Amino acid sequence: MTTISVGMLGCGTVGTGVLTLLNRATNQIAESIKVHFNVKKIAVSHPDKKRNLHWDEDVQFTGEIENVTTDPSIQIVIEVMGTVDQAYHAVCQAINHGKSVITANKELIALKGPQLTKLARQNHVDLYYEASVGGGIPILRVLSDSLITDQITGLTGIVNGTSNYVLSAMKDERSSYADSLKRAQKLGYAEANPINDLSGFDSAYKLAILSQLAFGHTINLKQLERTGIDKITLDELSGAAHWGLTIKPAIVARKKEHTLYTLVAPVAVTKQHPLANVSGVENSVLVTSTALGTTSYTGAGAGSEPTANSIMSDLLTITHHILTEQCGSSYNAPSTHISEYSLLKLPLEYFIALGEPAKKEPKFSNEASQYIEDTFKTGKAVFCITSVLDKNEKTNLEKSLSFMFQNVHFYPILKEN
Ligand SMILES: NC(=O)C1=CN([C@@H]2O[C@H](COP(=O)(O)OP(=O)(O)OC[C@H]3O[C@@H](n4cnc5c(N)ncnc54)[C@H](OP(=O)(O)O)[C@@H]3O)[C@@H](O)[C@H]2O)C=CC1
Ligand SMILES: N[C@@H](CC=O)C(=O)O
Repeated sequence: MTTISVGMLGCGTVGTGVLTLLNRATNQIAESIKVHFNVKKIAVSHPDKKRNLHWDEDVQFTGEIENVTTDPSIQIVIEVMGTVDQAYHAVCQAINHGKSVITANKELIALKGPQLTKLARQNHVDLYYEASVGGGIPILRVLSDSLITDQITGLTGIVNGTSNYVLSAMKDERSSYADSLKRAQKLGYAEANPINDLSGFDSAYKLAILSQLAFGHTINLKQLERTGIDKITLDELSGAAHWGLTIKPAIVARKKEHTLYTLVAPVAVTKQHPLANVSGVENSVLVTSTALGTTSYTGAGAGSEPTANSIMSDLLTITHHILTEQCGSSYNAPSTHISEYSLLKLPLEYFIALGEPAKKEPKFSNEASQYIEDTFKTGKAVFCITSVLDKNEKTNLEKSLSFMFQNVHFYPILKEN
């Protein structure tokens, strides 16, 4: 039996899940690959806190990250504490001390992934981060292994479990935004700072990671078109349903020749769209590639055990590399240069939600009415869909409607990948 010593940074929702799954799989791992994982040390903020762990062996809790990242006996460090600067420093320290690293931290990988990958290669250690996108869905392995020779032309998905859970609870149970969010937090889906989930930052980080693996392109996060779910109302969700549409928190990337069109925003999908029935904490990524066509990868996008399962698969990959002396690898992330624009530059149809009219009897200007095919009135709000609008037409329509209505929201209607 070979013993591999592991250190962890963090033991919250995901960290406790890792211990549970390791405990559950101890015998299976021992029998199949003759390895025993010895979790030696775990760094946490509050080392004396009482924890309800499913872990049968001794483990030392510490308040000092260096106790883990510099311990010469530890071979693999699992970073599940979050933050960017502290996590970056800790991961660099672990790598510089010859340890392979697994992280679930999308913000860290989106912002510092290429530097960390380079550092890991220089130090002949592995860096894996399957849990950073899609929780339990093995999407990064698919992009970097299974589709490595195919040309990916489109990604459409839901990659934030919290936003999808909140919108699903609002739509299906008429639960308020605040109550739905509280439930998502209680279930361990939300980030320590849930603004990251609700304002689309978390999805943007995940789109950045997907884009590196799918297109070899590093997304400019500062210029990325990003809208959150925090302004969506219960009325808007039912207004969309009247039109046979569901509002979903989406990421989109479409490659057309040497240009990538990207978007992180709530979109409206028809009942037939594959994302329409992806509900609650579920995530889904639709990948369109030249040889394979469109394939979809769906499953639990957040939560303790689903996320820990992705970490387990990285742990087993790294263990294989340690046993065969092949460390120094990461997910394949080719590098190419393509231009990037907002998807909203392309002609699109929109579902429009118009809040309370500014005048009692709203009158559409000629310019506005020419785009509006039909309208539906529930209470004070108006909901309608447009024909295909190019960027200028959409901007003009938005301007003229905002004179007549409060809270004008445009949701792109997604039809194909
Ligand atoms: N929750 C989820 O479903 C998913 C989370 N992730 C990512 O996984 C990571 C962890 O998330 P999650 O488990 O939910 O977070 P939690 O807030 O539940 O846990 C964070 C853990 O890290 C510890 N910690 C925080 N800051 C420090 C620090 N400075 N030094 C040492 N320990 C620290 C905390 O210690 P203490 O316990 O003492 O407070 C806690 O154990 C994040 O990067 C998140 O984005 C990725 C996919 C899904
Ligand atoms: N907060 C994230 C957790 C997983 O990445 C989410 O809700 O998706």
